[in-house]
Amino acid sequence: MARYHFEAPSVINLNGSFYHPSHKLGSGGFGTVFAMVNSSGEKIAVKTVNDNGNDNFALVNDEVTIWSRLRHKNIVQFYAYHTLPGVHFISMELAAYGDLQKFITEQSHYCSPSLRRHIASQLLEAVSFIHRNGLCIAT
Ligand SMILES: Nc1ncnc2c1ncn2[C@@H]1O[C@H](COP(=O)(O)OP(=O)(O)OP(=O)(O)O)[C@@H](O)[C@H]1O
Repeated sequence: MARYHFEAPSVINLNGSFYHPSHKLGSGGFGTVFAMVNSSGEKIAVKTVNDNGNDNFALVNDEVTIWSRLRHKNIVQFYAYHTLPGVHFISMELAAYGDLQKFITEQSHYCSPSLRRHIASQLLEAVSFIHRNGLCIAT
């Protein structure tokens, strides 16, 4: 079977849902995250994880298993996990303001003390939720 290469934006079909990549949001340890628009016009984020033959598949499975059980307003919502030959896709809620660390450091002029308190309180609520639900793994 041909391996699926997801390098340049192109329309992808994940279980009958068509996604139109809009732009690259960033890259992490496993692959690249794209902003996409689904067939209903909803903007979402899709993380692509290249199956490099190492442990990516197992690590992604662990991440998805835990994340799919997390439903909280301060945690980016997991939507679905798809696999095509050579690549895994994780679709999720689009965080409109992007990466929090970048937001805090690059937009520091907007980050008033009250906004910082608000962000810290949201983070603590999310961490507390994860602990209450026993979904924290010590490594
Ligand atoms: N749901 C999202 N909404 C908006 N931007 C996102 C979203 N997810 C990721 N990004 C952007 O893409 C970048 C890479 O995300 P990614 O999750 O791949 O890397 P990471 O956070 O370093 O995690 P890891 O390497 O552990 O997978 C982030 O830093 C952020 O800028």
